[in-house]
Amino acid sequence: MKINPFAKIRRDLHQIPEIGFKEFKTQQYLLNYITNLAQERMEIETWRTGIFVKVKGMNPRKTIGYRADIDGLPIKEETGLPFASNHEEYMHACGHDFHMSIGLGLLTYFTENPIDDDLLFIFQPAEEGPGGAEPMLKSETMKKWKPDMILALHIAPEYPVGTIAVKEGLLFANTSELFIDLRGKGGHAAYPHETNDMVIAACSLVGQLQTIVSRNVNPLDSAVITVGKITGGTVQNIIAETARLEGTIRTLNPESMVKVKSRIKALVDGIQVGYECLAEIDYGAMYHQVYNEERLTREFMEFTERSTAVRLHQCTEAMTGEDFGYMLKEIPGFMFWLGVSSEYGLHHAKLSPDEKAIELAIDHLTDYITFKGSEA
Ligand SMILES: CC(=O)N[C@@H](CCC[C@H](N)C(=O)O)C(=O)O
Repeated sequence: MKINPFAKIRRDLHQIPEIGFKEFKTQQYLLNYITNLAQERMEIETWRTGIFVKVKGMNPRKTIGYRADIDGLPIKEETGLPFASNHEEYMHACGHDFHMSIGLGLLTYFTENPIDDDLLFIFQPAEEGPGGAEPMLKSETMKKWKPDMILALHIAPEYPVGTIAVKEGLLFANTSELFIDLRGKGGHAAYPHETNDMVIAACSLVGQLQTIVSRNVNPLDSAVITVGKITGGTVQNIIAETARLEGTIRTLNPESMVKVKSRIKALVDGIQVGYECLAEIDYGAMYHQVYNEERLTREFMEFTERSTAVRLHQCTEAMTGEDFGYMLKEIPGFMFWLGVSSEYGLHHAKLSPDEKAIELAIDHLTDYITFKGSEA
């Protein structure tokens, strides 16, 4: 069976996942591809491991932006696919290989079929952390080429191929990473009374953190606190002197983020007193909510409804985060979910999106951008 050229590109990229700001091979792969396209209407600038590509229109009145994130995750792939990751501990488990190949599909089409307006393709590093969108937005290139509207997509394993799910207004949550370091007094496993055990303190803290959502956040609001990783101690018969919790906070409402953080501080203060230890909180990267501009989103939804190739689904908000929210804070536009029918979800080692979605997305977005880029 002949494989679609952009599915082939997706498979190449799938094999070389790299984490935030280390996307060196990915950037090189993208640059090799982009510099082999017709260059007459194109200008390329790199920013750290990211890339900006401007395609000049024939009669430009505005610039339309498309953003694709390019980083992978520290997950050991378990798909068993013949084109599985070659980078042992990393995987494109959030679909950024799809986002990039769709971006290259659009770029290829518009270099061959220029429209009136200018286009800006943004291949952005570090979406999973620590965040590339906000600093890229402040870059000199962005100041010079800032688009008038911008769009991005995210794969959605839970929706069937052929679905475009979107809503006006709030789409994704406000997020903040969470790192808590605990330091007590280690010692011999047989003499617990002479120590302050940080494994016990960490376990207690994880349980207490879960009471914030159930007891401090208004039940009609939504929030999530997930502790995704705990480390502590050295071996089985030494009481742990240190422990570290790594997690993430999500809230639909920016005010709830402030409240959640003040409760975390209070509970951590309590742990310090109760377990006679020192604790340090670091909030790492924070992402602004993804808020879809109403007029453009509604227009895109109406456009999608007219398509016979894809189905529009009006979705609800999700507790996922996306640093594309920073771009939407400054530039009108929207993000949407692209159905990819995978039994396993985002951030799962067996995520296996259906590649038919790549061609559907390229076709739908070339039509949409052509329509937007030719309006008076
Ligand atoms: C779409 C998606 O899965 N995005 C990530 C963004 C992570 C932000 C940051 N590292 C954090 O964990 O808060 C997500 O986990 O939602």
